[in-house]
Amino acid sequence: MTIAEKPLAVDPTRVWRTYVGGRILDTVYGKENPGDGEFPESWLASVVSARNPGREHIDGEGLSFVSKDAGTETKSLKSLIEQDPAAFLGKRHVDRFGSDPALLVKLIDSAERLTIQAHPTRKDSLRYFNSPFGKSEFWVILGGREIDGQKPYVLFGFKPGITREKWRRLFEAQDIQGMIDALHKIPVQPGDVMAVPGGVPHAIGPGCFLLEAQEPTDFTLRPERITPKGRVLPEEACHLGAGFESMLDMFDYTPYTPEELRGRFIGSCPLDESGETCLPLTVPAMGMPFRVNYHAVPGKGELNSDGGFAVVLCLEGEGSLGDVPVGPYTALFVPAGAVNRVIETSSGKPLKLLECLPEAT
Ligand SMILES: O=P(O)(O)OC[C@H]1O[C@@H](O)[C@@H](O)[C@@H](O)[C@@H]1O
Repeated sequence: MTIAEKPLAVDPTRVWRTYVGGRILDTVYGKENPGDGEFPESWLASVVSARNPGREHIDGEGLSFVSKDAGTETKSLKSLIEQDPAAFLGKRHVDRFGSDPALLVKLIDSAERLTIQAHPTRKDSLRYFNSPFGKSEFWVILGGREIDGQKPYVLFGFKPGITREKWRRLFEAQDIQGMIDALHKIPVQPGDVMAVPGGVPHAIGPGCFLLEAQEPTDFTLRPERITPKGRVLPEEACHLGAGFESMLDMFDYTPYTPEELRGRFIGSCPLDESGETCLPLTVPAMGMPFRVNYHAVPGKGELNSDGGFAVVLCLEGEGSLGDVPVGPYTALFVPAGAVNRVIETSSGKPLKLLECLPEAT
């Protein structure tokens, strides 16, 4: 059996960001002395290099490696896929996207509010960054913690009355409180899901722990030039070389009421229920170029991944996927060619998994 014919456990890839966090990640990964620091994200089965201004000298930050016990010497997932894209990603996918999985999955664990930001749509990515992918995102809130008396929340979408001109004035004055007040503040709890299309302003608040599925880029536009903990961002980290006017153009100024936001962009995942479930997670506004399915398997099940590959995260339970043992926070890359896709519980409790898939081809 070749390596492209079986699910592969992938090591967590911790990535440096401008915000602080990571204590929950340290804990779920069994690290000694868990604590918050500069590596608040874990990228799962990533073939995307992080774009961290000032850290360009670090080669391949963000790339994931296949766990040793997968029995291979070539360990970067990117190099493995490039050896035989059709076997790993599926022929239909390769016909459309080449050797790019067109998907990036992350765990995010914030201990401070992230800077207010937006990501480019595909159209803007092509125009400004010569990339076929934007960075629309989909969040599944998994947990969180209270920080300085604040429960987890996110800032999301412009309130009615915010125009490009007003946003530009707030940006030029670096009126951070004004920028915060221009967005809706939405409390979040485990099981909430949110779609974040390109252009829509947002900031993950402190104390959020979530899975994010997104397009495979690291393009973030940041009008806040100093992070909440006082880190000064280089200009390049704000507009990514496109210039400040273009950065402002890439924001989506559609105003929303809180009800409209909830109705369109927010949904839920039944994390707490234990009956048999296999559920595509979605919100009314969906149309996102990737898919996330939730599985709660009480005994035995099968992952069909629509005939293609999947990035899978185990949330709860013990058992196996194919021949690979899985437990909480095991991440796997399941190649399109994987033969044994049986999910089996060994603990008597349901095995809960999130299955992330690229755009259907
Ligand atoms: O602004 P930094 O610290 O790079 O944070 C950027 C992070 O923001 C979040 O909202 C998501 O878009 C993550 O995918 C991204 O990594």
